[in-house]
Amino acid sequence: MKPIKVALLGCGTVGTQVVRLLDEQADDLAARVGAPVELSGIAVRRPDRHRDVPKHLLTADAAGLVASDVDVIVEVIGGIEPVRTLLLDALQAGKSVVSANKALLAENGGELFAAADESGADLYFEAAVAGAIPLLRPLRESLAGDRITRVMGIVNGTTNYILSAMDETGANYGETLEEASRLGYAEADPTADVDGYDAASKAAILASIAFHSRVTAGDVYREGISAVTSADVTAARTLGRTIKLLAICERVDDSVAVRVHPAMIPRSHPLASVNGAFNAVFVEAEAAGQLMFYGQGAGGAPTASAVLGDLVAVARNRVHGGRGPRESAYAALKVRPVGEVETRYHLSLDVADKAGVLASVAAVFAEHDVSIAAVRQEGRIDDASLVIVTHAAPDAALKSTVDKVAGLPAVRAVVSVMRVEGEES
Ligand SMILES: NC(=O)C1=CN([C@@H]2O[C@H](COP(=O)(O)OP(=O)(O)OC[C@H]3O[C@@H](n4cnc5c(N)ncnc54)[C@H](O)[C@@H]3O)[C@@H](O)[C@H]2O)C=CC1
Ligand SMILES: N[C@@H](CC=O)C(=O)O
Ligand code: NA
Repeated sequence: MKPIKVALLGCGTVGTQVVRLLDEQADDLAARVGAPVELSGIAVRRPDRHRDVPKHLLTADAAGLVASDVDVIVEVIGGIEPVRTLLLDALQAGKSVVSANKALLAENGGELFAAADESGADLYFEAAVAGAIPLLRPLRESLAGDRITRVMGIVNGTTNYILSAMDETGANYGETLEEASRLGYAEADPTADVDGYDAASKAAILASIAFHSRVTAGDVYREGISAVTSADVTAARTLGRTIKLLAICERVDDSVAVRVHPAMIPRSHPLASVNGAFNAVFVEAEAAGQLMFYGQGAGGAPTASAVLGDLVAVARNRVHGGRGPRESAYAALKVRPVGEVETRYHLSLDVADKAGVLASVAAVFAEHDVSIAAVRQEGRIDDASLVIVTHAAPDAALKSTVDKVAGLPAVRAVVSVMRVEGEES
């Protein structure tokens, strides 16, 4: 049987594991595909620096490798250019593409799918969201007959690793980030992780697939974890909550709302026990009800598992005929600004311990039509702390409330402000 020839673009954390698995599982892969899967070349930036992969396969000429006699391109370089051009060229030439590149898919998914459509090639990217966890294929295929209403979860391993360490041991933010990079979880530029860009790209991909609409990274409201302080972690702990960076994609009437931000969730919530580089995603669909996907969201071998799964799928299609799913954006739902989305806030204030403070704070909430769900005041000798949790209200109203409360003469400091998720409003 004619082999399926594969070009690997990139050979870092994920790429080296792809090479290993292709070698170690060659016989099984051939049996599953129905033809041998042959690695034809590996494009890297500096071939002289890669000693652990077959030397004769290495090249610095990624464009030349893509243009050569290969059937499938596996891209694990990352970033937009030159990858966008390389993958467009490949797809236009009818070569199937497997990519782990969420930044590119979230930004340029539309044009990549269009190129794939024109030539009839496959475009698969399971590794781009939640690493090893089979999530995109269940959404694109298994749930294609249902109506998804919400997708919510932890989709960035690096920030979850940092937040878990802050919560468990009070670990230092910077050192924990370095450790996450050393373990191969973080992006080449880890600000993509800590500032929420990586999770926002993943949320855009999830929302696009779940709601059959085109959502790009720029459509996603984004806050990272760099502003999460140990005071926030302590405030959450005191209230029986923990802090997680959540990606939340919701269908609201005929629009979609997509946001990424840290949130306090109850310690009893299933997402609270998702620690380290693990990810977990809840999907709510009208007929299926609630589904939960859990597993390793980052790291070389787990990500390579998802890449190999896609490689087998596209290789099978080439051997036996058939095509993977195309882009499904027919619903074309509009993106709703975060200000109009209903959220809940937790607010912890340092206030002067004198009569009327609570009333003045409560008046600001009432003025913005934000109703208070719980309030706790703890007095000290000359000052007091006031903790407020709201009911659901438009995010813009909650933000304005916090701004105005912060300016009240009786409020000495806003110790912690954070959205609350995962409990009854
Ligand atoms: N590391 C992880 O846990 C996960 C990574 N991903 C994605 O997988 C992709 C790769 O990630 P890593 O392996 O962690 O990155 P990495 O930085 O370890 O490896 C990147 C590789 O690309 C090569 N490269 C860079 N520019 C190149 C160019 N112009 N031409 C040819 N080769 C070039 C480098 O030489 C290196 O071998 C990224 O899109 C990342 O977002 C997805 C899920 C998890
Ligand atoms: N940097 C990413 C890698 C996987 O997508 C993460 O930390 O989740
Ligand atoms: Na995945």
